[in-house]
Amino acid sequence: MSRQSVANAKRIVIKIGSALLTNDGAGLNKAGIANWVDQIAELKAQGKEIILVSSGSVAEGMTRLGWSERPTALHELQAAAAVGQMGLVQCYESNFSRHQYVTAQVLLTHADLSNRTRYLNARSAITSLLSFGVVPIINENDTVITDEIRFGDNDTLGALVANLIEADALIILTDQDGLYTADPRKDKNAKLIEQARAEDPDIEAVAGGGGKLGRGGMTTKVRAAKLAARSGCFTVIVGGRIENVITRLNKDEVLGTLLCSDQEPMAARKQWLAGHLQTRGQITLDPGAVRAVIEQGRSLLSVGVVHVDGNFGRGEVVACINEQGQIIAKGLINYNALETQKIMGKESKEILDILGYMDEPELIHRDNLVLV
Ligand SMILES: Nc1ncnc2c1ncn2[C@@H]1O[C@H](COP(=O)(O)OP(=O)(O)O)[C@@H](O)[C@H]1O
Ligand SMILES: N[C@@H](CCC(=O)OP(=O)(O)O)C(=O)O
Repeated sequence: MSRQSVANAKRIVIKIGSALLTNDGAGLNKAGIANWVDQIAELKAQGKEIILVSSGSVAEGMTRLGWSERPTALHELQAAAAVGQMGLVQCYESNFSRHQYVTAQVLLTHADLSNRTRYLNARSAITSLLSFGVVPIINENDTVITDEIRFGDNDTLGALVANLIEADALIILTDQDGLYTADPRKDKNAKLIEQARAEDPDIEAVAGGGGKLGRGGMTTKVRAAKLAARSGCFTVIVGGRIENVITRLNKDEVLGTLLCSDQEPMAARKQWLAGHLQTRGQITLDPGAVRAVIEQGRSLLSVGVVHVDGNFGRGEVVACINEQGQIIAKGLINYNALETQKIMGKESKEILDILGYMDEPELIHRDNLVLV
């Protein structure tokens, strides 16, 4: 198995955990943030797209509010997160502006990624930010969530963001140098695992829980690698305190633990789409559109649709059938049933005039289309 290459990765999600960000509980690790930002700026200068998933809001909020113990009551955690998020983004913003990079704050909840419409909205918002050269800084929207619906740890959030925008690599920076054969806090003989398959059940068995500041420990990091692999993204779990860790990884130096994904990016993503979704309606394609989708792997455009059935919303899954009634594909549609009816048979350039707005020129983007 060859080491998957950070040097070749174009779109990278970097997750920075609480254990690193909070100076062992004494406020934000501002020197650390400045240093990681300097390294990220080097990658940006090479044309890479970087998305940061950063923890630290609750810990920073606790410092700002003068609390020494992490609260357990939900409303106190929510308050701490709201206060601390300000400090967190301020710190990233001022550091990235030293390099003339603009940042954006993106707060996500579980519902944003499980509901198809919100999923597509989050996806287009984040990819637009990337196209403008902006660095999105993502955290869970702790202020509006309850225990039952939270990600809780940011490892899971990082992996779902990697799936969402089809990142090539997920780098998880933490307080240990990588995944060890046992928790190094408890076992001095633990050895660093350099490489494994993300799906390997043995690595889940060695991963333990987290320290007092972090949430999920290695358990959620290993699970995150498995989730990321669904869309063909590989993961590196690595020590954020290792000197120049990000730029060295970017030169493909062997650091931390690499958890490889076995699958081709698009194959994995389509597999995920195919496995997870139920159709909410169907659209009939003319023979030209059927050929474009099946033989040329193209996106589906409104001009090739002749009939619409069902009452689906934007971002829901529809079946694409040919004029003989056979299902040929399914995918996430960018317009709801009513809108699709209005724009079917029309060219993409007419969508704006017909609907008064245009979200995407494609009815179903080829990345969101699986052949059946
Ligand atoms: N097999 C393992 N290898 C390395 N660290 C482990 C392992 N099992 C458990 N851990 C613990 O996981 C912690 C990192 O997770 P966590 O505290 O959640 O950090 P973060 O805030 O960066 O997500 C380490 O400090 C370590 O004690
Ligand atoms: N959303 C929370 C982060 C949760 C958390 O600590 O996650 P992790 O860094 O994975 O241990 C915060 O900003 O405090």
